Amino acid sequence: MSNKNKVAIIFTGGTISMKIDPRIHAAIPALTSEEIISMVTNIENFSEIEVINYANIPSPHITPSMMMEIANLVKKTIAREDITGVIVTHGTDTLEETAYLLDLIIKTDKPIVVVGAMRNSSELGYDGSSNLSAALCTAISSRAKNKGVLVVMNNEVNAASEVTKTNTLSLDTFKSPEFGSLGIVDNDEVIFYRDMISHQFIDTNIIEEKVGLIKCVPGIESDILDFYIDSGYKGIVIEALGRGNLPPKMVPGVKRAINKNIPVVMISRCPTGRVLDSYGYEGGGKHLRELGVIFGGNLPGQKIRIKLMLALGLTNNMNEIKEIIEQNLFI
Ligand SMILES: NC(=O)C[C@H](N)C(=O)O
Repeated sequence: MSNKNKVAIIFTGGTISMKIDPRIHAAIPALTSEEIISMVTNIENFSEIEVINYANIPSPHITPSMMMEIANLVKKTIAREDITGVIVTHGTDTLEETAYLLDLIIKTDKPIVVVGAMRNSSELGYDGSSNLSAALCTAISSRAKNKGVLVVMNNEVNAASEVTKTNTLSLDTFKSPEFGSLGIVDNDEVIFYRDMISHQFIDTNIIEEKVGLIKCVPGIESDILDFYIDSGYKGIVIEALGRGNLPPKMVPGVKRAINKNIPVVMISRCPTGRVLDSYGYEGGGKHLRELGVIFGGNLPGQKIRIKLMLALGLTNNMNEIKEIIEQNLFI
């Protein structure tokens, strides 16, 4: 093989590695990495491939510390001189969390691409091979350099910091609802339509697993907050209402958490838009800001949770955590 590119593919599992088990009539991890690669026709004309088998598990089985192990593997591999880019295959259910974690803690100009599939290999129209081909075209492209971690599915290229899984079934489930995709893969070429203005780097390889997430609903009180506080959680994310407001009966729990040096980070349960201190009533954004609630911008709860877990891996100082979480959010 006389190819100047060498791409490492780190396999972790997910539907891209699954088949229907005839006994239970449901999809389970079954394909080897070699079987997956053999379905990508002409792959050898594009790049030399190095296979790294991390696991073959569904992504709901992936824990934050496993995400950190995957990040360490990517970091070590991408630093090698012979490697052009790294691809991580992953189940789509938690793909956005792993991709965002990689994006926050790995500093490199080389492409890192996370990819999965929505249809398993027993289904008509398995999308694993086309997604992996598009991921490969991205990983070897000089245009994909310095873009942070990218998620490539259904020929769309999205930034790990912006993308989220939006549909339980569609092949084009990965979307960046706030800003749209960065580009596309067309005829084996990556084309970017826009760039990112800023990219955040958190210099840690420690992740604090005990960070809770609460979705706000009318009538919710402080009991779930109390549970997290009493169970030794180190941080709490609240998916608040609208612009960033809470029912008043949550306020005592919020105060208790902050008094115990447990950071409370708020984002909105709305799919798009950032939170702000626009409302002055009890439990409104202004009141919460005065109590010390940290504002998490426009990220979905599951992603700001990753950022808070990493911030807590770095420091327990509330002001430093606030600075990390709110970096680039306010002018
Ligand atoms: N499409 C998928 O990969 C979904 C699967 N349940 C997983 O996340 O492992």
